[in-house]
Amino acid sequence: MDQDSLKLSVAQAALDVIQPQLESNTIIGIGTGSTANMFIDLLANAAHLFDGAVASSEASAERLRGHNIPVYDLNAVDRVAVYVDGADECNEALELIKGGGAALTREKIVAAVATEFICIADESKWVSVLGSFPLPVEVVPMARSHVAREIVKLGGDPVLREGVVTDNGNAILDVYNFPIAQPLATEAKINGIVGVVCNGLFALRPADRLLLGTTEGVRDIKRPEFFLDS
Ligand SMILES: O=C(CO)[C@H](O)[C@H](O)COP(=O)(O)O
Repeated sequence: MDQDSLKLSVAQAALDVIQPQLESNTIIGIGTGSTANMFIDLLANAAHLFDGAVASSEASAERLRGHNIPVYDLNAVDRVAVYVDGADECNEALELIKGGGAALTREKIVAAVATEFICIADESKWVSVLGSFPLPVEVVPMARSHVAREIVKLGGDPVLREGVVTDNGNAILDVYNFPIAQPLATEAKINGIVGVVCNGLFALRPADRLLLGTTEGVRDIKRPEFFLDS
């Protein structure tokens, strides 16, 4: 099976998981990227079963509208039942690196609001230690040199993502050569640098459930803490 087939398999699995829970007032959070796009396209067939969506990027909002799925401003909704999004890397604690599509800040905001976060990814994203994928950091443009110097002090090699302006008008630094042994501490430390808007580590708010597409089928990996509490 090629990577796109694996992505499609997890997009379908996510729809299968959420469809029984959909009600006429349900708002779904929608991520960004090629896997999320496949989920959006499949979700279009179930559009009559829920109210609408909040999107983590202008690109996803446009795709949703293209399927006549209503897109709400996050400030206008009380509750996001579930957030479905891809990842650039995931580990067994369901901690993630995200932001390859430069949408990390809005992704993190929608994930924070959502009751449940379902991550959909193909097996190429599965790692034992996060950090082979360069960690995206969204920065206020005037602070990018300052933030880059501070990241060098932490041991990383930050590189400006040329030509990219986020939906929030900011720049992205991609941090190379930065294996992340302690995701929680690293996420907090980078957030503490003045000028950082957000970083692509999702450890403070990991996924609750990971649908991982493998050549043997879709693995359904649940974060025990979430499923014990709910
Ligand atoms: O974080 C993201 C965008 O900011 C995406 O979820 C991540 O880059 C994975 O993308 P894809 O599904 O295309 O592999």
